[in-house]
Amino acid sequence: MSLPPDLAYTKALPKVELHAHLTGSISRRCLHEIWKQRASKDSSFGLEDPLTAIPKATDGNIDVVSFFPIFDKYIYSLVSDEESIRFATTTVLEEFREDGVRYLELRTTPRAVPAARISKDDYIAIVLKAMADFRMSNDSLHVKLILSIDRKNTLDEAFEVVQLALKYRRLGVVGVDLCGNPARRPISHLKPAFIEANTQGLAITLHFAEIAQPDSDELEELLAWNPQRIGHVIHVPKELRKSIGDQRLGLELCLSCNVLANLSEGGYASHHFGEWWSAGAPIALSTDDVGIFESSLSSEYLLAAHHFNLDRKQLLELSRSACATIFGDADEVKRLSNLLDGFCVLA
Ligand SMILES: CNc1ncnc2c1ncn2[C@@H]1O[C@H](COP(=O)(O)O)[C@@H](O)[C@H]1O
Repeated sequence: MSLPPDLAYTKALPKVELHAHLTGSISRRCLHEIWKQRASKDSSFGLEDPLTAIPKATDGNIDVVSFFPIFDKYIYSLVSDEESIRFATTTVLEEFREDGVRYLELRTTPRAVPAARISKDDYIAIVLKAMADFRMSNDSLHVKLILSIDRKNTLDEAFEVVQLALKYRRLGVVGVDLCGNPARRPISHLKPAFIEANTQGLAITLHFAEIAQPDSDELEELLAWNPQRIGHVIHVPKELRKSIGDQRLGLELCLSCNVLANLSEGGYASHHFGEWWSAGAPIALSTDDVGIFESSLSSEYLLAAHHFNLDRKQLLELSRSACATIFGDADEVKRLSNLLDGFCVLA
């Protein structure tokens, strides 16, 4: 019988992270570093220290209402010049690598910072340059980028995101995402942008059923946009669960985010991970916003092991299941499969 999984095991396990928002993945320590740098250079810099400004999720101080303003009212103001965007991106990549992530699809919403003369295009170029520089210095973590369309975007803004994704495809952009406050409805106006992304061969992932819906119209509409993966997948009526299972959609499931922000009910043991795992669905266990929820991917694997009785072999299978749903090419799948085979022999 194998030893029960521990953090040393889940950290060493080669892992794939497919649902991580760049700005939400910036650790408090990194944000504090940026704040110190900026305050030291500019005596009129008026932002509060992130260590006090950002509520701690582990203290039970974050819910779906208080969550989104953390970005709009604070982090976007702090990480708002080329140097801080580059430093934050590099630090996020280093932290995923240190946690044993071997393939990462990071996602971010193109964002202009007029005060720093940064356009949305410049922002994506800065992030991609940081990714390329990171890759030059270390090859153990491969990174791709997904561009997010926010539910609050107009159709023109959504098309701009798709155009940027196409422009930068050769530098590592693999798909588009729908994110943002799930209470913002309707989202039908964004459909043509996703149809265009689909037609142009970009992969699609959608935040799906994060909050309870009055009916299943929105969820049916989202499924008709032809996503390859869907994220969170919390409040899904029974009839749609069957269709999602039949289509073998990749499920990006986030334990700590859902539990700590009270998106799901009943704590870890009641999380819908258990149901989809038993059903044999392709799952990519993910962190969502590790900077806010402060649970690394290796901790999420350990939580899955504790609450759903998974042994070491099953955690390895869980990691394999995420590999099967990446937007990267067949070479990446092969590389990951070799890494997991090698780990299997060592473990
Ligand atoms: C509860 N989970 C979530 N649900 C929906 N959208 C989320 C999210 N977590 C993060 N974001 C989206 O990602 C942006 C921050 O990263 P980027 O600036 O794009 O890198 C947030 O503004 C929000 O729109």
